[in-house]
Amino acid sequence: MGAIRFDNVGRVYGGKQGSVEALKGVHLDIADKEFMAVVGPSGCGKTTCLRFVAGFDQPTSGTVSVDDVRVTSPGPDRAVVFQQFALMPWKTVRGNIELGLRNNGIARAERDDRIERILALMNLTSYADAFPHQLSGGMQQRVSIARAYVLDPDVLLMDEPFGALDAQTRVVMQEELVRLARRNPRTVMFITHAVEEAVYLADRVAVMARQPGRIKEILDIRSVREAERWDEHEKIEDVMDLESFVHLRTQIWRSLRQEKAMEIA
Ligand SMILES: Nc1ncnc2c1ncn2[C@@H]1O[C@H](COP(=O)(O)OP(=O)(O)OP(=O)(O)O)[C@@H](O)[C@H]1O
Repeated sequence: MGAIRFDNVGRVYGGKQGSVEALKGVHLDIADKEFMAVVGPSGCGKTTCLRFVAGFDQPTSGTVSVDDVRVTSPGPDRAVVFQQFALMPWKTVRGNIELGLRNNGIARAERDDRIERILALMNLTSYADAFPHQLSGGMQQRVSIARAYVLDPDVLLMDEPFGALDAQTRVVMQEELVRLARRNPRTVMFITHAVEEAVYLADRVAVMARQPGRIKEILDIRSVREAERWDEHEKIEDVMDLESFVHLRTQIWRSLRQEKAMEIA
């Protein structure tokens, strides 16, 4: 459950200076429980694509579907994690995590049970009664991820979730997300500007180009990760040192650099 399909998707924005073709002919299949990272230059339409899957916006041509059902509005099968943590400042960690469960009509006993489990899984149990302002950025983002995961969505949509974190916290969160995603797999669409992050986390990486926004190429990371046993390394830096990792990272960098060069030319 949770297979995403972009079928010949386009998006045109109308404006005072005429219309802008933000996306054109986007075809993308993300399999059930696959972790797909999306990278590309600023303005290539990454967020627009994610908003379609979330049901916040609609393509002007083509269709976006989840499990063969066209997406026309948000739904409990899809949860979104943004760069800005968007926690309710007047609610505790527990209260923030509980909110979505309440909105989905989950009964009290089950709510409590699910909250306890996700707090433990995300190492948040001792912070359950803290308020967001008492937490570091990394902790706040951990709460945002817990809030999304607790809903048990088929699809997790993440838009630069670690973009606002400092470099060390970001690494810790990447390692945690890998652990979570391997233990509790979901279909994930993960937007990032950080190429290493994409290679470390994803099963496949989609590289986008701009003007108009489109998918330029898709790289398979999982086959290399499995063949080279990346998951046996606990620390991200040990994976990043591997020749197979460096090779994939360089390949994506080259692809992105070509885009930049065409932009400047
Ligand atoms: N509401 C809107 N009205 C007009 N143009 C828009 C609107 N939203 C997005 N765009 C345009 O669509 C294009 C794609 O935007 P989008 O935010 O999806 O790109 P992005 O790849 O996520 O960029 P970034 O990496 O900078 O976040 C851009 O040219 C942007 O200016």
